[in-house]
Amino acid sequence: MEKLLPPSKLLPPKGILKSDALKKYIFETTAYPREHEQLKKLREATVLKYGNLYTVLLYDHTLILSNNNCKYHNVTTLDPTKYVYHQFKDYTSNEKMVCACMRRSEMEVPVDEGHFLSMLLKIMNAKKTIELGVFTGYSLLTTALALPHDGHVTGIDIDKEAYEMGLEFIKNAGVHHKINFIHSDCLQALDNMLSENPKPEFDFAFVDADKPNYANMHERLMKLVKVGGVIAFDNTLWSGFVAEKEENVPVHMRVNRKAFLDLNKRLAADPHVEVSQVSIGDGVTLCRRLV
Ligand SMILES: C[S@@+](CC[C@H](N)C(=O)[O-])C[C@H]1O[C@@H](n2cnc3c(N)ncnc32)[C@H](O)[C@@H]1O
Repeated sequence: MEKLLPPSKLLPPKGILKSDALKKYIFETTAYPREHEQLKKLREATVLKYGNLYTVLLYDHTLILSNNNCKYHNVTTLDPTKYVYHQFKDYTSNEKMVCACMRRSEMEVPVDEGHFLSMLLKIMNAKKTIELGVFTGYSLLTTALALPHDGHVTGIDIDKEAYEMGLEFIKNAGVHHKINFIHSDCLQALDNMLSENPKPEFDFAFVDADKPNYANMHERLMKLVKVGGVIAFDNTLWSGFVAEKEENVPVHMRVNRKAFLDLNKRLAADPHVEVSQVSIGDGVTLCRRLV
């Protein structure tokens, strides 16, 4: 296990833009003023519910303890404002034990990326889309607002509670009729779709679920998205860590960094798709299906 680290090292700034001043400029000039009222309310409600610092202890990349989920009966609370390792002295000798901090609210796509996705869907005249990884629904509501009245988005997530938290804002925005939420593991749901109706029917897919499975999702989506349609993968620049040496990457972020290094290489070499790496948010890779 790493030596004691301050929370700032355990929680690096999200996204690839490293200038706070430029971030502020972009958000205040074009992003916030044009954010739909219900998206703004959803973002604020998400921060209220999921914006606390969330501490996790991982053993060999498997979650064994978090603020909400204590598996060690002698530890009942975690104070994420302290240097968390102090509380796990017994386990610190084990290299597979890793501590991490996150704010779950930071999982939603940032406002400028939302505008980008919305414009892309409109330029494409997308009508039928699919989203893997919904959380409280920021990108889902963005998509539903961008689609025409008879458009349709299928959202898949294992976390029904988070989706239900955001439902109020989706309903207030008047676009609930465009959404079909499937409470399931993504790969399971995609496999079900492929066995029930193995026809490419989607114009667009947004992938924002568990990162090590993106390659498996890509394989399935290439059969479900139409030729000429687009698969967009979120977080492909992984806070910029894809360009860093492994020793400079927080331990808990290394598995996903490796997954993105492999995925980015694979997509760049895939003759079945045209690829564009977009440097927005945390990095978005667009793959247009060619064959
Ligand atoms: C980064 S968040 C999605 C954020 C969302 N796109 C937004 O803009 O608010 C990732 C979501 O993927 C879900 N997830 C992770 N692994 C999954 C899996 N194997 N199957 C389905 N959902 C999964 C999590 O429950 C979480 O809600």
